[in-house]
Amino acid sequence: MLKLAVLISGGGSNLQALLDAAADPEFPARIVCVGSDTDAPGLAHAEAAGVPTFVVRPRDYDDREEWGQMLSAAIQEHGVGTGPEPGLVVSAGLMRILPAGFVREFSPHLINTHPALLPLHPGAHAVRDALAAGATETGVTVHVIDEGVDTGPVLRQARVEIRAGETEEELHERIKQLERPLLVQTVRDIALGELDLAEAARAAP
Ligand SMILES: Nc1nc2c(c(=O)[nH]1)N[C@@H](CN(C=O)c1ccc(C(=O)N[C@@H](CCC(=O)O)C(=O)O)cc1)CN2
Ligand SMILES: NCC(=O)N[C@@H]1O[C@H](COP(=O)([O-])[O-])[C@@H](O)[C@H]1O
Repeated sequence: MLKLAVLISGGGSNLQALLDAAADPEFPARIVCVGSDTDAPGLAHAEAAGVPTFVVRPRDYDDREEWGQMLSAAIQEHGVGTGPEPGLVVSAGLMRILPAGFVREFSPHLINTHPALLPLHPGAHAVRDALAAGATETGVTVHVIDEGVDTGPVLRQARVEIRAGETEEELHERIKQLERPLLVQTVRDIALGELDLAEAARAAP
């Protein structure tokens, strides 16, 4: 059974999709903790499911590396990143760049979901950027996190057309309709060994 630590910063609809999937005893992964860099509304989803939560605020630390060390400690307290089985850290709406020390500690057992077709539109405002670029399609990417920002090996992608005149919020919700099942399927594939993260990392250019 793959142990998951899920990291969020917002509403947590992707987290809820993982919680719903993990409620099925046949699902090959279980969420052992949910963490955030802020008092994210999505933490309520974990609390409702009886999953332990924690908040590690960047402003409480001198720099990003120290924040990352504390975030790592909180995750390892729940058995992810320790022992013979590394588990998996899933960034599902974490809106904070993880420092190099954290990435070295967990990657490639550290993935992120991003609302664009990377390498297009990296960063914190992908949906807005795709609209501003006049793109006719966009989508979602699940990738391994590396020390760059949205530069890690791509694991899965799904595409969605952009409709004329739609708002950022409308488009983002349509992206999420693809993103939630894609993330669940990707975690399932990793848990079942059908997707090898170490191999994906080795194959990266
Ligand atoms: N080392 C990495 N950390 C993270 C990655 C990554 O690819 N490498 N992905 C992010 C998630 N993300 C895009 O998918 C992302 C989130 C946030 C930012 C960003 O610029 N954050 C700023 C703060 C922005 C704000 O407060 O509005 C920051 O951290 O200074 C870029 C990309 C998860 N972590
Ligand atoms: N660059 C990072 C980024 O934009 N991540 C995005 O935040 C959203 C969180 O939604 P949720 O809180 O409803 O799961 C998701 O769409 C995720 O791809």
